Amino acid sequence: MARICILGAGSWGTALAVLLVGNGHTVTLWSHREEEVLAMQRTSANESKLPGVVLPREIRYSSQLKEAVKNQDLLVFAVPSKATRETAKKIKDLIPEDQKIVSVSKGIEEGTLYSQTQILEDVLKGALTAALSGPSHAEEVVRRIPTLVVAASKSHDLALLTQELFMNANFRVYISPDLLGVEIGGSLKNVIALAAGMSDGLGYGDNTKAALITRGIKEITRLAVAMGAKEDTLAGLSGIGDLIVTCQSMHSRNRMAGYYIGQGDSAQEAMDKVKMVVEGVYSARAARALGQRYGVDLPIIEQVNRVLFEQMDVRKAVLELMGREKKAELDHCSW
Ligand SMILES: NC(=O)C1=CN([C@@H]2O[C@H](COP(=O)(O)OP(=O)(O)OC[C@H]3O[C@@H](n4cnc5c(N)ncnc54)[C@H](OP(=O)(O)O)[C@@H]3O)[C@@H](O)[C@H]2O)C=CC1
Ligand SMILES: O=C(CO)COP(=O)(O)O
Repeated sequence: MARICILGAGSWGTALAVLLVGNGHTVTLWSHREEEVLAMQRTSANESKLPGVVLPREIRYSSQLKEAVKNQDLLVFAVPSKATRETAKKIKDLIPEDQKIVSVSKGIEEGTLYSQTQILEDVLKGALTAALSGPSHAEEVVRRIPTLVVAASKSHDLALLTQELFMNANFRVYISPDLLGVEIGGSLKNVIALAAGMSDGLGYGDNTKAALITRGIKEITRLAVAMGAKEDTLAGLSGIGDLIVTCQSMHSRNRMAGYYIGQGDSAQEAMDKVKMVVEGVYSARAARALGQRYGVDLPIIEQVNRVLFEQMDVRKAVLELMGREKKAELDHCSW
């Protein structure tokens, strides 16, 4: 059994603490807020993040990074993606150089356009990193609803270790060497989910949603492959799998934010209503910039950016998408 510290006591970090303790590991859940730690200790619950869930007594809680990350076999990074770099900097001098780290956050950093494990490797030179991703809403994982995800790492050993530590009868973990593909799939699906939510907010139907999922995965795949990822990865759990769940689920924070925007709210108003982190808003600009860097056409992602940051009316965004030049469905085809 392993000693594991989870950094970030949001809905996902907390659900994974429940899962990992259930797997028999010694788990410390770190929150950056002392009062949250005290509340979880006192009530055995994280009411604002996972309402109604009783947290097992075996979970240890800490708001002290130094004690939380000390002597851990594995660190799990579950902070919002925009907090990954600052959190990594804070633990830099507290952990061994070859610390094993699994990132479960989904997002691309604006500015550097780095994925989560690229940020970790940038700050924590020598750290061994993996990403765990796939269709896995915390609210369902914590209720032991059968869930399948993928653990990706450049290190076969770390992929295997991640699989070993996280997998149980209700949580099936595949492994993959395509770390980039898994992280791009997990991050960019959030941007498409915002579009799916906008479609719901506008009162559009299943046809529109199916079209967004289908053409959305095409965009994500085009970009990921141009960056060096494997096409198959985007047809997998951290590609189409995660895109389907996020675009359809009542639990999805990104779909819900999109819904509010479709109903007329600004991006900020929508995020305030959702209360939890809406990663797609942060990854949208990065996705657009990656498209420009790699010369890849990303029409849905482009319109999401215009709605989020350039005050474009959502209906106009849809009209423009529908009125694009006539095309063949396949990128490369001949008769
Ligand atoms: N929820 C889910 O089902 C899944 C989420 N993910 C990914 O996991 C990551 C975390 O998401 P999720 O748990 O849902 O987010 P939540 O919004 O539920 O929680 C985020 C947590 O991070 C804390 N936090 C905010 N800023 C910082 C900071 N600067 N340093 C440390 N902690 C901070 C928040 O604290 P405070 O309360 O003070 O704001 C809160 O406890 C995201 O990248 C998400 O995409 C991946 C798969 C499933
Ligand atoms: O990544 C997730 C599920 O796999 C969570 O998606 P949301 O952030 O949209 O809730």
